[in-house]
Amino acid sequence: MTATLYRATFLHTPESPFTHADALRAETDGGLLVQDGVIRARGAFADLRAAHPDATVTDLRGGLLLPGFIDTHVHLPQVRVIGGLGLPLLDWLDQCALPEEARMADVAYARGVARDFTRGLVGAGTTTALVFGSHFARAVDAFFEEAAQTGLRAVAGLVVSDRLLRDELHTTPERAYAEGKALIERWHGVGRALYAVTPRFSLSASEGILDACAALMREHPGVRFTSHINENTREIEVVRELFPGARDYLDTYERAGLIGRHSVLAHNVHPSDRELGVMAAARCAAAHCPCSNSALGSGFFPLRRHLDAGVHVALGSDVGGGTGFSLLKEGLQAHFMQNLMPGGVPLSPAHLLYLATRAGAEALDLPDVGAFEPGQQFDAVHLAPAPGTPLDAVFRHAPSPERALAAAFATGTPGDVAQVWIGGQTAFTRA
Ligand SMILES: Nc1nc2[nH]cnc2c(=O)[nH]1
Ligand SMILES: [Zn+2]
Repeated sequence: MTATLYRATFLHTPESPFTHADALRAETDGGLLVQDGVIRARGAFADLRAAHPDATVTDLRGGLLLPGFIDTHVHLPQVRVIGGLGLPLLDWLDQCALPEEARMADVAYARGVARDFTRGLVGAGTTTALVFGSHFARAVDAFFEEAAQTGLRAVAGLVVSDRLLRDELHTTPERAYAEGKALIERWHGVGRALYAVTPRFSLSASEGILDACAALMREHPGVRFTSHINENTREIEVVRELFPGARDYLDTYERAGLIGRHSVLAHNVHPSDRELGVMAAARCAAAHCPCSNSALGSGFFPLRRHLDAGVHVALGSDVGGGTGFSLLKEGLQAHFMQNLMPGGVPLSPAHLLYLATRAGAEALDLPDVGAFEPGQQFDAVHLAPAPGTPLDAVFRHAPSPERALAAAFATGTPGDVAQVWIGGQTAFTRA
């Protein structure tokens, strides 16, 4: 196949700005040479053009080209209940999320939800997502089918619980194990899909079901693990009562053998130092979901303590506790919250881009995505605001790509996403 040479102003963060100075790489009239979905060369457009005169040029000047966004925490069954603002977590679950999640028992309904959800993700520029699936195995199948159709890199699994939700959403350890195993065999490593073992949270999980999850992890090396932790103070109290022998919330997962390099825990707004130390040593990542933390009043994410402890952090939208699929908005909200909280971490545009892209790849242990390095997959989002919009005005007059990037986080929306590529193939084009 002939190579394509993308001509654009592009930015990426192959290394972490939290640990590397000058981590933001920008090229104003840049070129990315892509063949068979893989980035083969990167540099100034003029140099790449001279070296590859036969490549087909795709001209993306006038906007910004970024690595596709990586959402490390988002709920499939909640796309249609975005907007339940103002309730604390446990009330929001009862009143907003769980009634809708029960509707996923109807596979035709689940298919429609999977379509809305996948379109929402890709239309916002997300190319990889760690997805909380459904409590119903057939809905999880419907999601993986839909993700394969659109090209989305999906890491997802059956959500399992056996107490304190509502009867329709409860399973048993035996059934959780059997359905999980069948889904792993059907989907893990098939195309772009990976499986994630997903107990909802310790509040709704017995030790027996956590052990069933651990058995799946042991027997299928490479599957990922995800759950919630330390989101809300009332939730934490209930977990403490339910697990009197556990040292803290993390210990409920740790004792079962669920914490390691392939574990991503959402929220962690109220961690202890012990929990942060164990997460760092195990290389277990935190998915920070700032819009959700704001909407549900969960609290301020202690980013400084995570960084000081050495815990890896990426971003999640947490739709539908969160307010939408845009990781631009999550980056902005993370920036606001760090700005407002005592001891917050000042976040530059480079930090925001890293958190929305390569940090997610790192959390998910996916070396082939998240930046524009030669050898990586061409997963990209082209931000090209409509003429006459404020973002367009900023882009036209920005003195540097970094300033344009800052404006993209400050005021960009999914409406500014013109095109999205996953593995070199177009996954979304704005109408
Ligand atoms: N934000 C959020 N937290 C949870 N904890 C358990 N389930 C959920 C959920 O659906 N959303
Ligand atoms: Zn969540």
